[in-house]
Amino acid sequence: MSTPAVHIENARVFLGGREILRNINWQVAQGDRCFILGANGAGKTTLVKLLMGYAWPLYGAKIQTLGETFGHVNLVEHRKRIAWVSPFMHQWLGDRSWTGREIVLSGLDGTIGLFRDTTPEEEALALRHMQALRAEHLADRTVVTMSSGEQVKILIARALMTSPELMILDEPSVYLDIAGREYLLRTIADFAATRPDLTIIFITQRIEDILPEFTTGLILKSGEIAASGSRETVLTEENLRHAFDLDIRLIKTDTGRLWTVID
Ligand SMILES: Nc1ncnc2c1ncn2[C@@H]1O[C@H](COP(=O)(O)OP(=O)(O)OP(=O)(O)O)[C@@H](O)[C@H]1O
Repeated sequence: MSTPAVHIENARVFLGGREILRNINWQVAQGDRCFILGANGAGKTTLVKLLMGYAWPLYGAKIQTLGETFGHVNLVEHRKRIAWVSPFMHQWLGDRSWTGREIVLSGLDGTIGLFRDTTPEEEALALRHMQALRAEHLADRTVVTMSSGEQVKILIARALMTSPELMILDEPSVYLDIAGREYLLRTIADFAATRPDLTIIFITQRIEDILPEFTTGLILKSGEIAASGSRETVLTEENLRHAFDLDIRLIKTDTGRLWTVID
């Protein structure tokens, strides 16, 4: 069996004196398309921070990503193999009127904004990633004038510049209206089909965001894993009622996508 993309054993995380995550034992295989679902405050972002080495577990835990064990790896270098894309990153854009092209290219330097001249090869690579995400028309637009969905696509293209092996999409559709969300989700799924080697973790609070392409998943509730495994075993009415404390019914469309009805 190949090395899992994510392997966590017995993780427990305290922040500000509060226990935020407990009993976390979780694996994601390489190339998996895995969703993380949970209500506000369930611990989704803290789990991502744990994967990125921005939050640390109590002694006794084991955290591995892409085969490297935390505590025995240079995290600054290791993080270059992992892309964390969050729409909240737009807050880091600052005052400069960066174009889509400049933001995408800056992924090469780990900055948000470009501070050097680029080579024709780098320009061609940036264009290829924007094309794969159907975002090439945004190359010369300033990012601050783009819609939230367009900004997310530029951030995904930026993340791809260093050829990550693991991509974490942290609530990418959170600011989008219905049409924008549908378009972005389809774009991500289509893009994922072109990169079977890339492990993708997709965080969301909304069941309908989880397209059938996401075949494994995890539900967090109050800092604990409430369910994990295949899409079918995780996305059940019973699990969702428990996770969200709501009387949720699921309706499945012909495409296999699930929509919630609250009675
Ligand atoms: N630095 C911190 N100090 C203290 N508590 C924190 C800190 N960061 C997060 N928390 C708390 O940990 C809990 C989990 O937060 P987290 O951001 O991981 O949840 P989430 O599932 O991502 O939520 P959301 O869907 O609202 O983004 C929350 O109760 C939050 O208030």
